[in-house]
Order: sequence, then structure tokens, then C-alpha cells
Amino acid sequence: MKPSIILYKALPDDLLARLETHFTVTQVANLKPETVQQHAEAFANAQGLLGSSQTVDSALLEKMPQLRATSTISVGYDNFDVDALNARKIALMHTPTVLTETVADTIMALVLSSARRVVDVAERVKAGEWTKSIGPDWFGIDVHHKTMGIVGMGRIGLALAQRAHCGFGMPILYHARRQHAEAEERFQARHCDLETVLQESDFVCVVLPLTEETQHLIGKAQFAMMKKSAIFINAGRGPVVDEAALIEALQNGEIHAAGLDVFEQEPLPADSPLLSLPNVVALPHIGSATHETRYNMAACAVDNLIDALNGKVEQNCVNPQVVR
Ligand SMILES: NC(=O)C1=CN([C@@H]2O[C@H](COP(=O)(O)OP(=O)(O)OC[C@H]3O[C@@H](n4cnc5c(N)ncnc54)[C@H](OP(=O)(O)O)[C@@H]3O)[C@@H](O)[C@H]2O)C=CC1
Ligand SMILES: O=CC(=O)O
Repeated sequence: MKPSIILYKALPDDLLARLETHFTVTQVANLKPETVQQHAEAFANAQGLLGSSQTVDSALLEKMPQLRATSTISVGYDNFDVDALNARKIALMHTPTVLTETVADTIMALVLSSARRVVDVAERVKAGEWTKSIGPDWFGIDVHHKTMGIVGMGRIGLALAQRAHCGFGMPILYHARRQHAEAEERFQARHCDLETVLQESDFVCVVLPLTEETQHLIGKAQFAMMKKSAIFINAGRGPVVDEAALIEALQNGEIHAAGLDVFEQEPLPADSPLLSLPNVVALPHIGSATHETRYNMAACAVDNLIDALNGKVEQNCVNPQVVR
């Protein structure tokens, strides 16, 4: 008999078919308690769980006594209670690498659009305000050859460093827990403490995972350290930044502008002050959102679940050490 799994995200037809050759699939809209209750038997029998962007906590795991593997269509896994998974020796699979280049492209898009005011001035053109040759009130600031500060020099940080250094001639400062030889050799990146990155960078790009250590790592004191001309980018996770402090820093002119793909609350509430600040580019968490990359992530997650339920956790497993 094929193992049963719960799928909580729509998949392209060919990937759903691949999943169904290996498993009996119950597809649900979400992992809310009422959904779990409605499909109680399927959850009780499921050995696998596949989807994205939903909380997987101990309350859910209690309803899934047979669960052996979870597979998220994302690289970030802060929405999972990893300790609870570890306690039950449940594998957690994720999709690093396949999205790295696309996310780095998104971050460069935020850098360029914040600095050159692409969104702001395009809206002015559409509003019919381009009636004569433009003046300094339409100007932006240069990106090329400015100092790029990267907080989190992992896979995405490295791909960002490549774009910034090789494409835009930017010197790179970075902060991570350890030194990264590849970034230093290929892009002459300089490993610094967080304070130095914040003080010396023209662009501060945060590409950190959300953990107990990184939650609100960037707050009032950190914005105060940045240059008044600095542009702040967050493409890691919203709660890494104290959003109230960011809003204050933008309103008080402590920093020049911000480009944001992630927020403390997503979707961003319609009354967020960020939406009325002209020096903010706010994106709806589109880091990896291209047709190609989202397909590749879903394919990777399907393969990951097939592998994990066959006892193969050498690749893309967050907790291989606990899996039997
Ligand atoms: N906006 C979006 O759509 C997307 C957002 N993301 C986010 O980006 C994150 C990073 O992805 P990826 O680059 O693949 O991950 P990696 O694991 O490759 O890199 C994470 C980096 O963060 C650093 N880091 C972690 N904790 C700390 C800390 N406490 N202090 C300093 N540095 C720290 C790591 O340091 P060290 O090297 O020293 O271990 C590492 O350099 C994801 O976890 C996710 O949250 C990812 C994809 C899309
Ligand atoms: O935010 C997206 C991810 O893959 O993580």
C-alpha cells in the first residue's frame, strides 16, 4: 500500500501526478484546526506533509501520529517547530539552492528601485506629472561603486555579493557568524561585526533566517548607527527587523529609504505606515516568485518528500542527525 500524505499547496499537474505515483494524496486548502478536524482521518494516517507558508507546530503534530517527513516549498523553515519534529524524529526537508539566484535578483531589484526611485517616478509619469524636462526632485542616488553591506552571507548573500561586486563595482562588507572564504576570494568581501557593516555601508541588505538570535536583530539602535544616506533592504524575514523602529527611522530621516520584501505581518496590513512613505518600496514577498523558480522549488519539494519517506536524507534535510 502506498504511504498517505497531506498536500496543503496547489501543485502543477505533472508534479501532482508524480506525487500520486508514490503516495495516496489528500489535498487540503490549509493547516487550520478546522481543516485538520474536517480531514481528521487523513491527518491521523499521513506519513508525509507537503506545502508552504503555514505553521507546523506541536498542536498539529499531535494530530499526525504517523508523520515521518515534512517537505516545505521554501528554504526558510521558521514556521516549523523544529524541536517538536526532532523529538519525534520527523525529517524536515526544504528547497535551498534552486531559488538562490532568483532571490538575489529580487534583492538587486529592491536596491535599484529604492535608489533610483523607479516605482515612485513611474507612478508620477502615469499620473501625468511628466509635463516638462525633469528636475532634481525626480533624481535618485547612484548604486554603482557604493558600499554594499550584506547581513547574512549564506547562499543568497553570496549570489547578491556577486551581482553587486561584479555587476556594479561595489565593495562588499558582510556580517555572518563565520568567515566566508568564497566571498572573500571571489568578491574581496570583508567580514565585519554588525556595527561596522551598519556604519560603513551605503546599502544594508538583510538576508538572514528568522531564529531566536536574529529576531529584532535590527532595531532602533541599529538604525541609529546607519548613515543618513543609507538604503535599508530586508529580504530575509520580517521579524528580523523591528518594524516600528524602521518606520520611525524612515519618518525621522535617520535613513534615506527602504526596500522591503518581507514584513512582521504578511500580507502587510492596509493601514501600515510603510504604505504611505514615499521612500519605501514594498513588495509582497516575491523573492523567489518567478514561474521557473516556483516550479523548480515545487519539484524539489516533491522529490525531497519521496526521498525522505524512502529514508534518503543526505540532501536538503534540515535535521538529518535526528532522522532514523
Ligand atoms: N524574501 C524571500 O522571498 C526569501 C527569503 N529567504 C530568506 O533568506 C534566508 C537565507 O537564505 P539562504 O541564504 O539560502 O540561507 P543560508 O543558510 O545559506 O544563509 C544564512 C546566513 O545567515 C547567517 N546567520 C544566521 N544566523 C545568524 C546570526 N545569528 N548572526 C549572523 N548571521 C547569521 C548565516 O551565518 P553563517 O554563515 O555564519 O552560518 C548565513 O551566512 C532564509 O532563511 C529565508 O528566511 C529565502 C528565500 C526567499
Ligand atoms: O521566503 C521564501 C523562502 O523560500 O524561504
